[in-house]
Amino acid sequence: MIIPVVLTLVAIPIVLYAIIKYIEYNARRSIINIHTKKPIDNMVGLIPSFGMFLSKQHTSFGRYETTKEFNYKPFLSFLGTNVLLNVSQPELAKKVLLNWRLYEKMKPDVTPDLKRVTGHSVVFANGEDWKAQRQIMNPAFFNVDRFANQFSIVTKECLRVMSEMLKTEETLPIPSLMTALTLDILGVTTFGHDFNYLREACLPPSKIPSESALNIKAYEYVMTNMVTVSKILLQGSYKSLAKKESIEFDSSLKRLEDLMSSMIQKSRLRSKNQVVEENYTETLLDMMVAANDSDEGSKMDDALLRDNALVIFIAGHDTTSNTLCYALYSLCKYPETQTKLLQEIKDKVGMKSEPTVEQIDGMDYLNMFIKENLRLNGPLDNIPPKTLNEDAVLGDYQLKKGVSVAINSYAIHRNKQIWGQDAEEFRPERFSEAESKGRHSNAYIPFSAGPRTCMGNRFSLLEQKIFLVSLLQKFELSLPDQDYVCKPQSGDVMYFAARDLRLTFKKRE
Ligand code: HEM
Repeated sequence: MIIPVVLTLVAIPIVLYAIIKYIEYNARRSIINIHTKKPIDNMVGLIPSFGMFLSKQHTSFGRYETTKEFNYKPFLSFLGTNVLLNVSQPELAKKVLLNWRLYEKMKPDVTPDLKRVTGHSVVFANGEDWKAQRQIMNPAFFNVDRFANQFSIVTKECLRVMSEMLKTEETLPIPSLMTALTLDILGVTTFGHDFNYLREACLPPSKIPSESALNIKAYEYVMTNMVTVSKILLQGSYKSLAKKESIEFDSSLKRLEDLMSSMIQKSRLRSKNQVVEENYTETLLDMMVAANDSDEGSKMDDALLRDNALVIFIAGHDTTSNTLCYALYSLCKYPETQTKLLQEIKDKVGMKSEPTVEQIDGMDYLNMFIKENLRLNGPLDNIPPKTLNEDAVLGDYQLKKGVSVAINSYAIHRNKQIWGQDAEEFRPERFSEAESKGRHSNAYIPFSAGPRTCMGNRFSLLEQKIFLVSLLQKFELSLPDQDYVCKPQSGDVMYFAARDLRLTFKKRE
């Protein structure tokens, strides 16, 4: 009896080891060096790749360290059993990002819930389907200057709420304020709806949560639970094994979907009845629905329209809110940047009047500051992987169909060969015209690049700029403890500012 048990115990690890080695060998054979004709050497094995994933090292930090170990050369790693070629050279990034037909967005198959949340939306669609969706959505994002007034109105409300909070608190919680600001901006500009998050931020917590509070709770539940280790391991069986969690997930997602559907209905009603208030600005959703419901072009059904509204809700606020958290932190950590920006505001806008789009466009230092912040602290530190739909050559490698390419923007943005010896330092002047000369166009890609580049790029930049100028007109910012370091928390897909970030605000005379 004892001998078979011992033999089994010895055999299991040997078989597992052999399977792993076989998978790794096959993976290496799908990436062949065109000069030596040999499989790629640089590899993070199956188990270490999974280890990186479990320790959340798969995002920025781990991959950056590994990238340096491999001297910025492409290396193979695994995402589940998917073979990933990690690249951090701007010229390779350019080839991948320009060729959207060959390099398709990797399918959101990591967990069934990720697939449900993103649905068939533009974010994960491919080929003609993606093109048709993007054609319907693009025009809504063309002229974002029309939102400048709304950005200013919500910004003013944020400054009012901050002043209110400062009556009882010495420092203010930045992440929650920036979330409320960006959500309220998204509410009015995208959905024509006031979520009231800013107003709620300065009220004492209520025993009966408001609709907005319930919606944000549902959003947070969905975002933190759509990709978990247990869901990755258990896949479809998770639902029957974790019934309580699954019910909560389903009801949270349903709440968000219902919210999106009601926004779409309201938008349709506005357009049908033509009942719009004076000075009403057509929202992103109004334009998407109108383009979709018009007689021309291919159409999204209501479920797809709702998926895309949800995707904009998700992509449109956490990204900018985290970017702003780091912008405010950087203004305090490197006070000389605050002094320079303030001087530019005095010179170009004045301390009392609301900034106009023309004035904002002429603010070079503000532009450089925002770029430097996105270079070092952009919320998406890896461009979502793209999968080859046929064999192709990329740089020195012949890749087999099915290999995915992950572009590590975090590593590109810190490469000393591109940015100089001070690459890790915060120095906005590196984006001056003189210093930018000769730099590769894909050396700076916080919003990705090529046809699939972020749709909300200009929206987010204008929103950030109006907020920063208006804030500095009113307050002087500092860190309560100058030694404090805002350590990023790496999420599954995003790079979050530390939740404990608090800053001191002094009203200007
Ligand atoms: C600082 C703010 C933001 C950053 C850094 C950012 C970055 C990105 C990145 C890296 C991608 C992936 C592109 C690719 O797959 O190659 C993306 C896609 C996207 N973003 Fe953003 N984003 C931001 C804000 C926004 C905002 C405000 C919106 C909407 C209001 C938005 C909507 C989208 C959409 C719809 C896509 C999918 C585009 C497609 O696949 O065709 N983003 N974004």
